[in-house]
Amino acid sequence: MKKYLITGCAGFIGSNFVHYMLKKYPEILLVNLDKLTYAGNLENLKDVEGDPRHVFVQGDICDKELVESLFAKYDFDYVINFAAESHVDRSIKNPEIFVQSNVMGTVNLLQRAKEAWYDAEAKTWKEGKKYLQVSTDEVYGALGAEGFFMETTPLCPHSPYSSSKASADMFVMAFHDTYGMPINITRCSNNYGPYQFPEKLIPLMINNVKHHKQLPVYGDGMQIRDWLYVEDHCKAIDMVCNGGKIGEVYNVGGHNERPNIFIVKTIIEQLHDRLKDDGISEDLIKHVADRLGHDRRYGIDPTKIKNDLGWYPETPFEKGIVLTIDWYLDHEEWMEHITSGNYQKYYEEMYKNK
Ligand SMILES: Cc1cn([C@H]2C[C@H](O)[C@@H](COP(=O)(O)OP(=O)(O)O[C@H]3O[C@H](C)C(=O)[C@H](O)[C@H]3O)O2)c(=O)[nH]c1=O
Repeated sequence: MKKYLITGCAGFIGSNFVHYMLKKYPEILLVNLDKLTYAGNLENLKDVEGDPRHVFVQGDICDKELVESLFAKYDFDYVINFAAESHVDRSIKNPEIFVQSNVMGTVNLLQRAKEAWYDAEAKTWKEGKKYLQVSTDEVYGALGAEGFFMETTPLCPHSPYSSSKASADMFVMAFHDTYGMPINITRCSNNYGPYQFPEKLIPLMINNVKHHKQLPVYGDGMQIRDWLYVEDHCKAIDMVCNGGKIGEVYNVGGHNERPNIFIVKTIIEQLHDRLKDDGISEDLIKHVADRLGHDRRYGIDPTKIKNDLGWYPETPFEKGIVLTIDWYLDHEEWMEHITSGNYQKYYEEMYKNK
């Protein structure tokens, strides 16, 4: 039975990964280390409560003793690091926490994995081990109208968030180059789907539309993101973990580029029709001040992961967005719970001068 240390899996992508893996593998152990920050939510894991294949540990990836004790207890085969501060707007306001969690946290995991997996006398790594870093296409910077990010594209991050992720990627690669650590890095495009915290574009807009609240579109709304359904991303991570060539980076994209304003209008149209509510219209859109240093376009060429591992994004956007809207309509309580308390304060703070 394979044993995984997975971090940050009370969050959006991580919790989807837990569901995906438990469905796919009858025999597996997932030890889920999560600090339960604002974006982590045990309700995301309610469905798997009581499943002996999933062990939840509340804690920080920066905590040396805690991570050491988990390696001693479980003798992991794999580490998959999902844990990260992930919201670009928050990083613009408060960069330090991004360095702490994303850079220092990654280095702590790498160090603890190395201590557990590396025999310094024999200068060999234990068989079958791997560290997988879940990263982002934002480390490559921004594209103009043409071209795609390839795995060979030089890193050129712009935001404090993407700088912290690029830095973490470089540490992962440094552990491979310096010590021969078995690693992979995956770099994904914008994920969407169930359990996403409503600070991100799609769940934020769904929630605002439902409540007839203004829809804050940054700048002209013509920035382009490449949307990837989260379950497709989870499948890619599993494939890279179990079949990716050691030391390689794999880009994981939806091959599905859309301008932000298209996404917002799609959500308005869908919810208008579904809820038969004439209060839902494009009048809700409000163009607000642009994000500082806003990257204009991201786009990924997923050829390498397709050729090497046979992965491709199976869910077309037209299907994924319907599944996603259905999920949020069916999980009103989840949304109400998550948007109560501190969320209101965050929202007012973040959007007050826009
Ligand atoms: C919240 C919000 C966003 N936007 C725009 C800003 C972006 O151009 C686009 C998506 O924004 P969001 O913050 O949802 O995601 P990105 O900044 O593209 O980054 C996301 O995708 C990458 C891959 C990660 O690695 C990040 O962790 C993840 O947060 O919508 C608006 O126009 N209005 C809004 O209220």
